[in-house]
Amino acid sequence: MTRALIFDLDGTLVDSAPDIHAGVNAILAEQGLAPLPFDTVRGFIGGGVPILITRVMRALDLPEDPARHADMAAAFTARYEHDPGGLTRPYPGVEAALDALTLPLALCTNKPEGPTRALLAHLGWTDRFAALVCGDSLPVRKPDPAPLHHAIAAMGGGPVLFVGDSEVDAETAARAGVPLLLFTQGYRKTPVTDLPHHAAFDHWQDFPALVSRAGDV
Ligand SMILES: O=C(O)COP(=O)(O)O
Ligand SMILES: [Mg+2]
Repeated sequence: MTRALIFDLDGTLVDSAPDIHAGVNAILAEQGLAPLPFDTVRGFIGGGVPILITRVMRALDLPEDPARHADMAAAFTARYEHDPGGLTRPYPGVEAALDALTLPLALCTNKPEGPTRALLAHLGWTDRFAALVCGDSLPVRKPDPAPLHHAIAAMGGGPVLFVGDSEVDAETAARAGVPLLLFTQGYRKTPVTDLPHHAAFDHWQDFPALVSRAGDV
């Protein structure tokens, strides 16, 4: 029987792209650079801040400069931690679904720990999760399976179900050998049928029943 549920955060539990977009454009403005469109930045989410900043720099044709990359990543993370949730909303039905679950819950996100904790506090969600594994908790991030393995260990061991929205989450789950429940309304770019997953769902109101059905895998 399933012993815990482990959740991705961005694009799965919350639509955080508006705040990430605002944060990216704020640091670009500080450097006198042009803003990027919302859909462009939304498409850059999923691999964590270092990959986000690499994609932003490439989109602006900035030269590859590790020191500038590090500065922009640090500036973005600090700004995001300071202002984590003004534009961020849980997806419809998330809070009712989490309230209905009786299994212990954990987070495995590529968002750094500072902004993650700030966003959880903003949402009043700090006590919902028994363990957090964030993008800077380990030397590697998803899709390396280590963060998911780490979250499973923090919950006292499996079996668990992992809930995510993206290509990164599907690869993480496959490499970790953990069943994925795929939320289809997040930041995925690949068709659902092309991503390995155990089950997919479009609406959070369907999630508790899906967990009950998937609970015996
Ligand atoms: O911050 C990101 O790029 C992605 O975060 P997530 O792992 O919660 O989707
Ligand atoms: Mg995600």
